[in-house]
Amino acid sequence: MTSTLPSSFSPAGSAPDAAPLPVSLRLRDRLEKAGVSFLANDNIAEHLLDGELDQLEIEVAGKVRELLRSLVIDIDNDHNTEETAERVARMYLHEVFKGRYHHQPKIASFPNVKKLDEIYTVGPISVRSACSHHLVPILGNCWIGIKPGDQVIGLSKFSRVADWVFSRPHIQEEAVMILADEIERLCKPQGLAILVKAQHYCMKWRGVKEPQTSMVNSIVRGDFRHDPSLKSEFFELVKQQEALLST
Ligand SMILES: Nc1nc2c(ncn2[C@@H]2O[C@H](COP(=O)(O)OP(=O)(O)OP(=O)(O)O)[C@@H](O)[C@H]2O)c(=O)[nH]1
Repeated sequence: MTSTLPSSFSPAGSAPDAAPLPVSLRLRDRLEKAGVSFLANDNIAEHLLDGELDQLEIEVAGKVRELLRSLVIDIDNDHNTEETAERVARMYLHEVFKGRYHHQPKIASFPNVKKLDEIYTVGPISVRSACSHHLVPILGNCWIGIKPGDQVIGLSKFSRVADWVFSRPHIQEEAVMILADEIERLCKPQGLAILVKAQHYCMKWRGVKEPQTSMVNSIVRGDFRHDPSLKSEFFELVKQQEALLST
């Protein structure tokens, strides 16, 4: 039997056939409705539903493919760039920007049973990020000083949390603040100091092309902020740790 219905007809109450919205649009809509910030250096992992990260990877790969085509690269015939779009999507979502899309690694804290209140420093911790302006690497080292409070976390966990925080597009000033917030949340120290020295490839590789320039910044909170001798002790300990590197 031949249907007499117009091809665009859809039964009452059902939505006309429409392509599903791209996952990035669904996500953005959800974040906006919840009033959640999704700046380049924000983490949005808890707002991703099951399977959405995989869908996002497919969507991003499609856009990178279009970017390569717009750059007039013959991805259909160039064996070197054939799967570049997929690699770049994987790299952004699961490696270099994983700190936006993945949850913080599990970090256990323990009670400070002996009530230790002497400061200690950890470093250098390698940090790898990308600047928000050009999305090119920021590579450097970080030192963390702690005057413990009621909780302590394992030494290796400072590297894990730093890696997670820095693996987002950033400016260095904000990266250090976000790292400080996370460490304070994890172990509520009486004092916290962080120093970061990094080279920015947007200044090294392009732009002013300064091969040696680095940016150094620090943040001091709690007792490190109120007690100048504690602050000097932190910078002195960092100097000693740096000297160890050249021996
Ligand atoms: N404060 C700060 N600046 C940064 C950081 N990373 C990159 N930048 C700078 O951000 C600036 C962006 O400058 P724009 O003038 O918007 O971009 P541009 O025209 O490409 O600038 P040039 O790099 O001078 O060529 C550059 O000067 C970068 O060196 C960072 O972590 N902190």
